[in-house]
Amino acid sequence: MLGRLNHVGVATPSIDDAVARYRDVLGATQIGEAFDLPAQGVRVCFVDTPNSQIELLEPLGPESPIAKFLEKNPLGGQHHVCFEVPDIHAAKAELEGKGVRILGEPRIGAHGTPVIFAHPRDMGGMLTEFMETPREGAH
Ligand SMILES: CC[C@@H](C(=O)O)C(=O)SCCNC(=O)CCNC(=O)[C@H](O)C(C)(C)COP(=O)(O)OP(=O)(O)OC[C@H]1O[C@@H](n2cnc3c(N)ncnc32)[C@H](O)[C@@H]1OP(=O)(O)O
Ligand SMILES: [Co+2]
Repeated sequence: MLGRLNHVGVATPSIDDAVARYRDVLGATQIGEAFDLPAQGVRVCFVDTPNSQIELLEPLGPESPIAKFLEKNPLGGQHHVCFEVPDIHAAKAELEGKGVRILGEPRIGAHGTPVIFAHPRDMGGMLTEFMETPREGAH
């Protein structure tokens, strides 16, 4: 089931400040445009690294999962990891069959393919996202 690490989600109170840090401190050169994903309650910006991506996440409102995370971690920080899977429904069924709680139904994520989240309590304390691998040429 486990595919490549697609991204590490990083919560931040300010995408603008976080982008400046990745660009000016770490020398990132491949930084996408920030965009809103209201269905997930987040504003998103991807920073490319040589082998993966950092997904910067800012809350769109007080109901956002990122807002609650920032209440506990005001500076922000690592929020989740995301692994690719070939088939999201098969991955959900397999995980649930192994006793892992999946948070809701598959939803379209930032790469335009369906994503699910596994509860951190069932994943050794790490919120874990699974996304269906984008088809060749898409995103
Ligand atoms: C951009 C779109 C998409 C993509 O395509 O990539 C995204 O990545 S969207 C990212 C934001 N969306 C989500 O996180 C959706 C899934 N998250 C949730 O359903 C909830 O945030 C949560 C994980 C169930 C937590 O719910 P919450 O209401 O905040 O409950 P608690 O604060 O009570 O937490 C319960 C329990 O879980 C621990 N926790 C919470 N967040 C994390 C985290 N990011 N990493 C690790 N652990 C986390 C929290 O500490 C509690 O633990 P206990 O104290 O042991 O009960
Ligand atoms: Co993500």
